[in-house]
Parts: sequence; structure tokens; C-alpha cells
Amino acid sequence: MGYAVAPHHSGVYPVHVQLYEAWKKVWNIKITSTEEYPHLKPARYRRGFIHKNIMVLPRQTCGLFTHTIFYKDYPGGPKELDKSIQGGELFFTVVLNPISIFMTHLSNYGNDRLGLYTFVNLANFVQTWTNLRLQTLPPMQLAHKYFELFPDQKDPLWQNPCDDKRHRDIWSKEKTCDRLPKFLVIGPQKTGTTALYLFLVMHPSILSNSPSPKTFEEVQFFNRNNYHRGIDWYMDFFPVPSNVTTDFLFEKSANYFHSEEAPKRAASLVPKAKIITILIDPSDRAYSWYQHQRSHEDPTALKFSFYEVISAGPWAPSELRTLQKRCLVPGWYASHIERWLVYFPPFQLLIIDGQQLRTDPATVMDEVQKFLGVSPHYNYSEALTFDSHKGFWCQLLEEGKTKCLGKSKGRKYPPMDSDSRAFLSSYYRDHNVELSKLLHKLGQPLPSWLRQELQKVR
Ligand SMILES: Nc1ncnc2c1ncn2[C@@H]1O[C@H](COP(=O)(O)OS(=O)(=O)O)[C@@H](OP(=O)(O)O)[C@H]1O
Repeated sequence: MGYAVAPHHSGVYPVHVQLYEAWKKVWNIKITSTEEYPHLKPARYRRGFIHKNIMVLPRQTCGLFTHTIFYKDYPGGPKELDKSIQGGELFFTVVLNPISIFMTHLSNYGNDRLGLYTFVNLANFVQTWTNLRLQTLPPMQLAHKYFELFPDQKDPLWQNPCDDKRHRDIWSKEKTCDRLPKFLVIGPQKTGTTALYLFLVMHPSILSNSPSPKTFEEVQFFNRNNYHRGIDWYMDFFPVPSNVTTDFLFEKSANYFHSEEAPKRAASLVPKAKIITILIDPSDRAYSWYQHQRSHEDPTALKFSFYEVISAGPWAPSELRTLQKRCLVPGWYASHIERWLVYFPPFQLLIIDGQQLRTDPATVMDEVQKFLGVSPHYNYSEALTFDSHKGFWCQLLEEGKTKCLGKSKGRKYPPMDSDSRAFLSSYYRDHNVELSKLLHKLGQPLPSWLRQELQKVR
């Protein structure tokens, strides 16, 4: 049948990857069900998800308890059970859910006949008083039907297990929520996120994730498919609490900024996290990104000039259109920030002026420390120095040496041509106007590049 359940839902949700792997490998389990996702009442708000190719269906609660096997012993008296069946919670669970999954004991378990009594009466009541047609299906067909009806539920939304006492109780004792970040640097790409990362890790109380073999300092969990590996995978990037003296953990993944999924996913797992974003003129950002693609030998970026990329029309080759989108869309700053603000309150969001980060990082880092509420205060004016050879601010090491970012940050390339500058200024005009309104609403100052761009509008 390919269907199994876990005692007390343990390992099904919050997920324990080993259970899923063993189920698949040893018993070829394809379907399970749980009452825990999310741990909500009433039962009809529960959802399904698919993890490691195992379909997890929401299970309803029927109000029968392990310890109650006799009608007369039903908590609150038998009338309570009958009320639930005859138009009460159990009736509504069936009426409001196109698919309901229940689990009762076998009727020969400790003389339990309550399951039979309940469901025979429930079916009779539903058939008498509604036009609903009741049907049963074997697990496999049922699971396919479920996700056909609710395709948007296929993707899970991981919650913080420590926000729910019941989830903490059924989670492994070895696991801890202390291996989750306190803040996220979300990007966008090419705005100085690596410089900010370098400066942050200089702070004695701030710790980043360990590097990923594939994406270097970036974990890229909330935006893409790594999310489907589950939260154990994510937490493994952060140190075990007993090995470190601080809990100020953070992670920077510059693609989070414009991701459709990241804000919702981040808010579900780390709702109290602070969010830091950096903004530079979106035209400069787009140009820097294009240069980045060229130096990574992206064939389309090598084939087409910057102007060809940004101005490509609807009939341009699809690879050019794809590159164009990746180049320009992150610069729709207001839309992306608005999406983060749907899930995080404004006081949890810090918007850094990337130009200021570049020219006066010590002042920016003071602001960042204040925003994070981290102590002790670290004196960046003494710890950073301008390296005239690199042309950027770098970490000051002993004996006057410096630690700067590598060749790939602060690249040398020709200035943007004037046609591209004019094209982008017009392309981003409305987005920039929206950004100025948003910053005004948030009570934030406008960066100088934005003031200049707005002057062109008048
Ligand atoms: N201190 C310091 N050192 C080096 N580079 C600095 C610094 N401050 C800001 N910048 C600017 O950061 C740009 C790279 O941005 P990111 O680190 O966000 O790029 S990435 O998305 O991680 O690839 C990089 O862009 P390019 O100049 O186009 O290389 C720099 O202009």
C-alpha cells in the first residue's frame, strides 16, 4: 500500500530526514499523514506537503482518544460525542474538507467499538442531511487526488519547531532551534553584500554560517531548491551552541532579495529575524551584474553588449531575454521590499545605502550594530582602512597590512556607455518613484543616487 504513520507523528512533522529516507529505502513508503502540519485547530485548516517524494496528507482529528474506548466514558459524557457527530466539529470537518483522513484504533483494540460507532453514525448523518457523496479511496489514489485538488500545497512551509510546544516535544532531543540565524543579509546581488559580510564577521559577537562547498559563503536556502532539503540541512551550516560563545548568527544570500518565495519562507522559520538589504543605483547594479556574468564566461553575456541585453525586445532570442530578466528584475526595489514587508514588520528591516557602505563603511557599521542591538560596540573606524591599491575599504590587520575582498569584488571595467545609462534611467523611473514613496512612508532618508534620479523625472 505504501502508506505508514509514525507514532505521535514524530519525525513526520517537524521532519526528520532519516525517517523519510528509511521509509523510502526499506519499505517503499510513498504516503503518510499527520495532524501536525501546521499544528492548528480546527482540524480543517491542516495542509499537506510533499517531502523527499513522500506525500504527507493532513490528518483530521475525530475526537476519540486512546484512553477512551467505552461510549459512557467519553470525556464530558456521551452526549458530547454525539453532538460532534450530529452537526458539531466532526460533522463540519467532513463537510468543509473535500478529503478527510482519520485514524482510529482497530475495533478489536482493547474492546474499542467507539471508532465504528462514530464513523457509522457520522456517515449516516452526513448522508441524511447533506447532498455530499461519500467515497473512499486507497492511500495512493487518495494522495494523488489530494495534490491534484491542492497543487499549491505540494511545497512545504517549514515552521520554527520551537514556536510550538507540541512540536518541540515530538522533536528529537538532540535538536535545537539555537542553530538558526538571528538576521539575514538578503542582497540584492552586486550592492556590496560581500563587503558587509566581511565587516560583520570582524565583530567579536557575530558569527556567519559555515561555507557551502557549492555556493561559498552563501547557503541560498530560502530562495531555491535547497529549501526542500529541510531545516536540519539548513541548521547544519550553523555552529552547535556549546561550541560558541555567541548566538548572533547570520546568513547572507544575495538572491533572497528578489525571490518570490524567500520572504514567506523566512518569516515562517525565523519570524523574529532582522533583515538587512543594501541598495545602490539599480542601473549600476545591473551593469555590475552584467560584468559579473561576463567574467564567469556566461556565453550570452559574452555574445551581447550591455545595451543589447538591457534593450532586447520581445522577439529577441530566449537566452537573451532570460539574461535580461535576471539582470533587470532585482532592480525593481520597491516591489521586492514591499513583498518582504508583507511578512516582516518595518522595524525588523534595515535598508543600507550601498554608496555610503562603499565610501564610509564605519558609519554604516555603527548603524548596523545599533539596529541589531549587538554588544560590545565594535569600533570599525579603527578596524577598517582605505586601501588605495584596491580602491576600497578593507580590514586593517597587524603591522598595517590589509585584508581586502578578492579580485571578483571591485572589478575593473569601462564605465557604462551613455545610451545604456539613459535607457536604464528611463526603465527604472517608475520603480524609483515607488521606492522614494516607500522610503518616505518608512521614515527613511533617500540615498543620493535616488534624489538625483528623481530630479530627472521633474
Ligand atoms: N569594500 C569593498 N570592497 C570591494 N567591493 C566593494 C566594497 N564595498 C562595496 N563594494 C562593491 O561590492 C560590489 C560587489 O557586490 P556583492 O558583494 O554584493 O556581489 S555578489 O552579489 O556577492 O557577487 C562590487 O561591485 P563591482 O565594483 O562591480 O565589482 C563593489 O563595487
